[in-house]
Amino acid sequence: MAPQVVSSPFLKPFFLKMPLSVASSRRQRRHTLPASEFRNLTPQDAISVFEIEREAFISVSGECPLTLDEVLSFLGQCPELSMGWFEEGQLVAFIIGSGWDKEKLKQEALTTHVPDSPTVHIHVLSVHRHCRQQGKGSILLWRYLQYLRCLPGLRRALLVCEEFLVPFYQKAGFKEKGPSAITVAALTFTEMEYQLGGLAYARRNSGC
Ligand SMILES: CC(=O)SCCNC(=O)CCNC(=O)[C@H](O)C(C)(C)COP(=O)(O)OP(=O)(O)OC[C@H]1O[C@@H](n2cnc3c(N)ncnc32)[C@H](O)[C@@H]1OP(=O)(O)O
Repeated sequence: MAPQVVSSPFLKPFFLKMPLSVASSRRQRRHTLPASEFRNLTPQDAISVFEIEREAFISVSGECPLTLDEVLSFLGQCPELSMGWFEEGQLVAFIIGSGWDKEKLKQEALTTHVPDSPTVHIHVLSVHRHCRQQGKGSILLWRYLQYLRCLPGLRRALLVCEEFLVPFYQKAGFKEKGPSAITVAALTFTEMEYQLGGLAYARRNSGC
């Protein structure tokens, strides 16, 4: 997959290419929503985000990574660190991140955005239940990490996940940093780190 050319600091919507035959028949229809679109989220997307998140987490662990108020807060403070995947205008998967300035994530990172920091804390990646196990989570994560490479000043991404998801993030290029200091109710987590690069010449040649 070729890296997507995006401009910083905000992500302009971009669309997946479709076969010409499909594209031309779609062009004839008026008022058609894009088949597939990736863009930064806004506070207006918070309800759709929270619906997916609630289904994904509450039924499984009883806890959501972010409350609706926290979703609204992060999408208000740092929309450029989020990404949504929309199909026909419907949100099917999303990532919400915020800035962090310490070596490891701490409990306060769950509710904090530190502006102009070199680290992105990925709070949550979630895929709509009807769309899981189709590669969407991996594709969105890959696009998000490529996009982060183009944002100036960012050096790495951190997240915490439960043990069973460590292989999923390792496949995406994350390295295990060990047990996290963060706990939520009885849940414990592993901290994962992804180096975004940072060499100026690499950025110049990456299509950013
Ligand atoms: C920082 C965080 O947000 S951690 C929490 C992550 N989010 C969630 O747990 C919410 C509910 N789950 C989801 O939204 C999705 O299942 C995600 C984000 C975990 C994965 O996205 P998907 O689109 O389903 O995954 P995708 O199809 O790209 O990749 C499949 C791989 O994911 C891994 N995977 C996905 N779900 C699970 C799971 N519940 N347990 C173990 N592995 C899993 C497997 O390695 C699988 O590989 P396989 O097909 O070889 O078995």
